Amino acid sequence: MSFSSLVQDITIRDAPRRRGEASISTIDDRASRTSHISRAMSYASTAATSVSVSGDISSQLHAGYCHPLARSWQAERQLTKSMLIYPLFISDQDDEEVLIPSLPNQYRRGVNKLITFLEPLVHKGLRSVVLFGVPMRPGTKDALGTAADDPEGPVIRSIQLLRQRFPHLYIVVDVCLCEYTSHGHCGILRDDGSLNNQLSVDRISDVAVAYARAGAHCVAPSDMNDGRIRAIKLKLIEEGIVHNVTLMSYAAKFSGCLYGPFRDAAGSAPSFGDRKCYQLPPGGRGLARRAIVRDINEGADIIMVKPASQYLDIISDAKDLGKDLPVAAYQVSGEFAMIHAAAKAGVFDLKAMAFESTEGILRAGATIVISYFTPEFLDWLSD
Ligand SMILES: NCc1[nH]cc(CCC(=O)O)c1CC(=O)O
Ligand SMILES: [Zn+2]
Ligand SMILES: [Zn+2]
Repeated sequence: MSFSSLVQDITIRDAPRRRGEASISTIDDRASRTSHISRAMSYASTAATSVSVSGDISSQLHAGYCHPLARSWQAERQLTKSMLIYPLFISDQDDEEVLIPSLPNQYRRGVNKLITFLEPLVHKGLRSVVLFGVPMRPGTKDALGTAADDPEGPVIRSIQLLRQRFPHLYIVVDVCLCEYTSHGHCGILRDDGSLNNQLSVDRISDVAVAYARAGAHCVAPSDMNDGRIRAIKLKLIEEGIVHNVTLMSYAAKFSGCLYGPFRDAAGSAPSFGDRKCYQLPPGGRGLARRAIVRDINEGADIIMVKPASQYLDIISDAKDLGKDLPVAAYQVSGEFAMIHAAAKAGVFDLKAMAFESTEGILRAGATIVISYFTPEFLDWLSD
């Protein structure tokens, strides 16, 4: 390789690493060219020295993988469209289509707005959605979360509509009561404000069965009440529909500050207290491992970890404990909003970070990613 072609090679390889530099030919800065040339000269002399002096090849680690394709082969698994599940907020106002202020580019939509929104995404390769119902009508919420399985409610009607219009779309439905209870907690309360486990699990398994009967391919209880995986599995067996339904457990769901935009979107913030008695403490790796093992033993078909990027060790534990189960990770509303905010502040490029964060999640062991970036990924993965 001639010296000038080496200079050319190094300058071109380095150029795209700098944000805002379109290509080397647009750079006017002479100083930058000179520094590339002097670096190239020092690379050239180092290379010559190491070959002639030692011939030691054991320290040459990155050198052989400079090509983008060779770099991509370093990953055990790479993001594909079929790994993505896109969260949708479905309002009981059928014609509503409202931007959620704290969740960039995400809307709350009524049933009548779903098809036109989803049609182009399905054509781009969208394979799966997860539905969250959002009752907006005053007077809909009560202590038992009665509206959760209302046959005329937005979730059940959406399941039926989507099954009919998009036969290849895999429909996951989040199962919880917090969107539907007057107190905003994920179950039924005792007089002292704590969750009544038996009543909550009974009610939640009824709701899961109602969604499954309506045609959901997958039910995903996010309430975190102890024993709900077993209760749902048993009820699905009893009803004779267990062979039609995947049970995805939010097995390791941590309480923390990353669900804020979701609670805005779904109107599901608790009216008093917090969820610390039923969601995991952020430091609780052992408790998460026990919850994962428990839910596998209770009949979960897929294990989910949530949030994702702050809990990569837990994703890795889930992969380890559930070797033969698919592991899902939910990159939650707060993670998504944070990436958007940082990109807006110029910290990094949005697309680059969307990929980098997802790559971390896959590297940790997930094979399913629930992500608000799904529409963008469908474009980016087509480029
Ligand atoms: N139990 C409902 C539920 N299901 C998924 C999320 C969070 C999803 C997100 O933040 O994107 C929540 C919120 C919560 O537990 O408070
Ligand atoms: Zn179509
Ligand atoms: Zn809930």
